[in-house]
Amino acid sequence: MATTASRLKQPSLFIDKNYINGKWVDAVSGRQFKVTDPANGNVIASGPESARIDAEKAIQSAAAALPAWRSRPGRNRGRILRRWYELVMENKDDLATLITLENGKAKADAEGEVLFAASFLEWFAEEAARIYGDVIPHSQPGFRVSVLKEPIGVCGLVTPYVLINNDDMASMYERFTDTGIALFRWNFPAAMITRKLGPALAAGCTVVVKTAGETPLTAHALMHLGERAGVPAGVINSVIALANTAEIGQVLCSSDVIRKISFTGSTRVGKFLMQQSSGTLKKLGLELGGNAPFIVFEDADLDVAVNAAIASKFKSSGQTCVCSNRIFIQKSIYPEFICRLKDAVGRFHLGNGFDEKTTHGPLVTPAAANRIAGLVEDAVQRGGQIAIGGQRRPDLGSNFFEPTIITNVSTDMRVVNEEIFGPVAPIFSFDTEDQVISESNKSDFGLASYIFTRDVSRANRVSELLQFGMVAINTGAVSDAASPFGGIKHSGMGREGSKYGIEDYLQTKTVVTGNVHVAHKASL
Ligand SMILES: O=CCCC(=O)O
Repeated sequence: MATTASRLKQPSLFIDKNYINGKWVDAVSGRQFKVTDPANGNVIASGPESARIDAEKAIQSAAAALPAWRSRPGRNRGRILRRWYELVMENKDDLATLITLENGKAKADAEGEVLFAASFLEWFAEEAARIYGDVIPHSQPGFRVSVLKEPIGVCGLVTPYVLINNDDMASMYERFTDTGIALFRWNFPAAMITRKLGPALAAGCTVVVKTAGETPLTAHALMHLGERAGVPAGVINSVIALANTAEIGQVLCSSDVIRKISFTGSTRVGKFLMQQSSGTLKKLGLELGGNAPFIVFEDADLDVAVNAAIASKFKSSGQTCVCSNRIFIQKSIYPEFICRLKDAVGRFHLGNGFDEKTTHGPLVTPAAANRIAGLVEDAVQRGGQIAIGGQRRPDLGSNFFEPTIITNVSTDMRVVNEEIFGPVAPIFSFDTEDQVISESNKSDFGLASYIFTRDVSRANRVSELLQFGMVAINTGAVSDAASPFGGIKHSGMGREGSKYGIEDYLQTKTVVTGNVHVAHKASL
């Protein structure tokens, strides 16, 4: 696809193949699928439609590369990750172009994602040399317990499947396999990859990546930069697929060679992968769906709260797992908050991500826009009032939906009970702290949550009572390379980023040594 490559300063970053044992290869079957631009449906590339045989080759390659990679000193692996970080920064414009092309988000947003993605390589470059074990006094004299931290082995990193929360909804998606895995375009084509690859490689693991078939170009450009940074052949392997995604997932989960699966996507698919992994008792890192409460108390700084609502609700047009899903405003400030939020949303510019004026791009597929329209219609039928937005924008393209605020919200609405994954803000009013905590916790999900107040005691109290893996106080940004990211309850297990992120790629070995020394002489 010359036209896509020609949009890049470094056309070699455009790659439409699998990456196995240091070589860019087609699927064994030679089959391909189309990659399209969500802003206009234009075909921008093709991708190899991989199958079991391709995944098996990738697993073998990762297994063969493991002994040499894990034996390198952490400092050596860290230097390669550091060089990779530098190359990502040097090529940030091309990477952002690829993100906007295949994901649709506004170019400025895509540039922000590249920096975010790079930050994980930088962070884990620094962590690689600091994988500490422990020495523990034994209960018996003359013995010693040493605790070694070792790489867990070959890991399967799976980043594509997004948001199917109930069976009825599944049929609304364009592609739905008979194994129950719905495929969807991925929302962070760069950052989801480095958030997993950074700690895996730092720990000494080798990997097979199954990236989103809808957004393979960014992932492969990143891997090409990794290759240039010195990542040896076989340490990273990537197989992509669209129709065969479920087959690849099944091969990875049932493989005895793969010892850990890290997956970011919907709760439904996460549970499914967990079942598939049970036969081989893999370690699992699951970053699943959310239903984030965003709570604004009457003593909050309203400017801070409104700006945070814009960031946390409408980032990537609402298509992130930490986007606020249920917005709770204390009664006395409700009208003022709605007025300010409406004013800010009214200034958004919806359009093609490459248009400089664009603040918000399309949704990932026409099916996603259909689904959002269905959620809004359901809310209106149940008494919700549209304060702004509420419509599809066919004049812009079939994937566009207006940023929307809904008031007069009730707990029976789909927007309240499902992860929205689109630019729709349902807003409740509440009376008391106890009431809002209880309402917020009425969800199976437990990923991100947000609180706005100037009262430090209240902030501490409420953050302890909220049943979520992450609580953001007076900010709409919960993600950072230094901060452990992950959920509780049906939002998953394990943490990414931070010192905890590398722990997920390590296993603990106990070494008990006898006859360490002759017992101390009393005279010493
Ligand atoms: O969509 C999942 C990740 C979102 C984020 O880290 O901000």
